[in-house]
Amino acid sequence: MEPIITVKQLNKMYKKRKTKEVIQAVDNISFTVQKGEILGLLGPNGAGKTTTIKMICGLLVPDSGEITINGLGQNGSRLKSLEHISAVLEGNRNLYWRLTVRENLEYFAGNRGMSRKDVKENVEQLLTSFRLKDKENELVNRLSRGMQQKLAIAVAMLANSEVILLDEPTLGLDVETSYEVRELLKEIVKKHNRTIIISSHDMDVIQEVCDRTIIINGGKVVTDDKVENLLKLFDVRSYTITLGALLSEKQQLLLKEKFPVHKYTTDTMQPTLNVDLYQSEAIYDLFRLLQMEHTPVEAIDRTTVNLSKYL
Ligand SMILES: Nc1ncnc2c1ncn2[C@@H]1O[C@H](COP(=O)(O)OP(=O)(O)OP(=O)(O)O)[C@@H](O)[C@H]1O
Repeated sequence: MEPIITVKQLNKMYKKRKTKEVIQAVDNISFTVQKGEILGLLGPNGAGKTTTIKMICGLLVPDSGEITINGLGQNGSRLKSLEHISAVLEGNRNLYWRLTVRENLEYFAGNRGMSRKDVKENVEQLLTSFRLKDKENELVNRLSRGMQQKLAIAVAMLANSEVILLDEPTLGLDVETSYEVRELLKEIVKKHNRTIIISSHDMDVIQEVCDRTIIINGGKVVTDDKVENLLKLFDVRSYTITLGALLSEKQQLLLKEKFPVHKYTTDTMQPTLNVDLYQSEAIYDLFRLLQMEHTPVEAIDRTTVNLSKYL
């Protein structure tokens, strides 16, 4: 199947005005996105995610490379290709701050040439599904950051574009609103057949919403794989075991030999052992080591998978 988005050998440099320092923000990046796919661009600050997104939606012109959307993009059809895209960029929420929530939705729906009836229907539906109904008459500049973000995504949905680009959709949101935005994104994915690219350094967004993730660092693609495969790859299990007795010399020596990444703490009320296991079966070796001297195990806690520590 033809991918809906093709990014080929994309490059972008910035030159700092004052110092004349040159930064290669995007360094020969290539990837494709299939129709209906939810792709995550994951990477630390300054990795090149925003620059990539801005080039895809036409806000920045690449130094070299090619972007095609639905086969459009070359031979002067770049402008036409942008009609297939809506973008919600960090810090630029594409909203009219002096209009209310409802007025913004009505304005953008009208702008899309919808009939009065369609505007009404679409706006009502978005107000409900984005849980903005009780804020419909509030001016945008009075809304919280989270509400503004939800409204910006709702406005992007109005355009009915096949491709939606979201730059850091949960950045700066509190835990609860971030969760709500993730749930909304999951709903959008389920209900509407859109192709979405999400840039984020929030692992929860990537794990919960995306099918596939490209990890970018220093402007280059580090990995490109299905989220489930990446999780398997990085699925280091980290256990904290509270012990009922001190470990013997022999046990400590064995620990060093068999579990190189561990921390044995004896200066607290109870000795604890923190171990990173690279294979799930290794937990049994650890238990054998403890049973060897009948060391009682008081509690075991497993830390959840966290990709971000590998970035
Ligand atoms: N307008 C600009 N002028 C100069 N350098 C820039 C400009 N915009 C971005 N950069 C630099 O380019 C690199 C990539 O930035 P970019 O914003 O694309 O990264 P990012 O992955 O989106 O990170 P963040 O999450 O911090 O926005 C960084 O080193 C950044 O400092």
